[in-house]
Amino acid sequence: MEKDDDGFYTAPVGGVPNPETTKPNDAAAATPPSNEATDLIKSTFDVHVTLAQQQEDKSSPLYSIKSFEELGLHEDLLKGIYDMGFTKPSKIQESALPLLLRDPAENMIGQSQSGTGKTAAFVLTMLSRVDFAKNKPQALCLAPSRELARQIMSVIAAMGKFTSVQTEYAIKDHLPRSVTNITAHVVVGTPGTMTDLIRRRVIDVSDVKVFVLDEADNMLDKDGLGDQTLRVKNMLPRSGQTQIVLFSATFPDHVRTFASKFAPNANKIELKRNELAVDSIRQFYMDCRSEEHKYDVLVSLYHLLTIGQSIIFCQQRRTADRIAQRMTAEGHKVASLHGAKEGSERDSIIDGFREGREKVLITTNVISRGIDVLQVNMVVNYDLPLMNDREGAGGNADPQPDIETYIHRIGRTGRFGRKGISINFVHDKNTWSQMETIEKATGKSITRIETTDLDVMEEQMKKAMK
Ligand SMILES: Nc1ncnc2c1ncn2[C@@H]1O[C@H](COP(=O)(O)OP(=O)(O)OP(=O)(O)O)[C@@H](O)[C@H]1O
Repeated sequence: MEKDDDGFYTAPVGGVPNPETTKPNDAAAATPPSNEATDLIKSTFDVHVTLAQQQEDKSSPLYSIKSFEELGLHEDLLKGIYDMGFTKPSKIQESALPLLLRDPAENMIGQSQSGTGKTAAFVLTMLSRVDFAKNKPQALCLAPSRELARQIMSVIAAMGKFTSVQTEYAIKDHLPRSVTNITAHVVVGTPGTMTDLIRRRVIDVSDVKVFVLDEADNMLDKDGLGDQTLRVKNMLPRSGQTQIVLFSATFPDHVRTFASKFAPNANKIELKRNELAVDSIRQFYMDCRSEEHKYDVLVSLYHLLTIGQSIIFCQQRRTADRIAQRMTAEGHKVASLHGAKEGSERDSIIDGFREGREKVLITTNVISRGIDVLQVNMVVNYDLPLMNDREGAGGNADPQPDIETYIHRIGRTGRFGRKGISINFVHDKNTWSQMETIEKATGKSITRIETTDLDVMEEQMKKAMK
């Protein structure tokens, strides 16, 4: 696989389409693909929609669409959607798109479970609002990691394949300092680099019509990227011309209030707390005797981890590196990815995983959110996620579990209605009680898997994976 000069990457086997094979093609038709197998979503949850303004016709039911045609999108965008294999909108797309595409534009705070198609909803919004004849940035999108920014870009490339959209990254070490003016219509990046480019006037924001935050609760959290994101927003035109679009699978209470200020008068689509985790992800735990035993259990799982693809989450970067080194030395093939690695190395590791060259990825919270690799059928929480410890700073004697991060981590499997399993390693009183807290908070039971008898363990796992 190669990364081209535009910074796009190819993803032949992942959930993300391959921009290299998505060249403009006038022969494509704006009709739905016949393959209904792509329509895997069976939504069992309800979304709760709160409109910022009353509908003009008070008696009309909340407007929601059942097909992409009903949105009145430009034919080139419809072609892009169908070319991606989407036959009909998912539940969040059904409810959010008619609101997102209204004129004049209205803000949106949208919540829907992991893997249910939020990206397409905001990408379509950005592409619908851009005037392709104007060579200036008109849509900005921020994500918490370079991996997610690159993934979003590949969705823009695929969905905008039949348009003349120009895109650019605002991610670290991507643009040479000599670039003084970005003329691309859509800029996707992480908040630090976006701030820098706007400050240096490399990005002229005077025509920005849409500002999207993916993983918005994390982007707005003051313990996360909140300050940096606010800095970007404060540099946007004051005229109120910019539509603000916030999406995430989670919006904890402490962020909700700020989100409502950040996106005033927004239409809101919300989930209840016990609806946050997807039903198609079955959750398990494994009893480990000690920290060291966790490693042995992981190694005994190896061949099950490689039946499909799996992601192992650790609390600290050094744990991820140490496990990867040990397993590699013992002849297993694994990759490790975390924020201390160079950007280009991170890109090639995640690309290798998307391509299926690497089956097991050992990582930290850096890719706990948003990453969409459909083949991932197992997630292991080698360490449970803890509050105030988003990428392994450590140091809290009685740490509480980070429920939101847990939900995002397990959501790397079970994408768009597919089956997936998650396994938590517990090894002492603290981790036990953390897991109980998670179980209560998510309202989903977590089932024990045997670890003393390896044959029984394997049998249980295989059954769970069916
Ligand atoms: N209407 C659709 N029909 C078929 N597949 C779809 C549709 N919408 C989205 N998908 C696919 O579903 C998968 C998950 O979508 P996406 O990554 O947007 O989820 P998400 O809601 O943003 O998840 P997360 O909360 O984890 O970021 C992707 O592989 C995407 O291509």
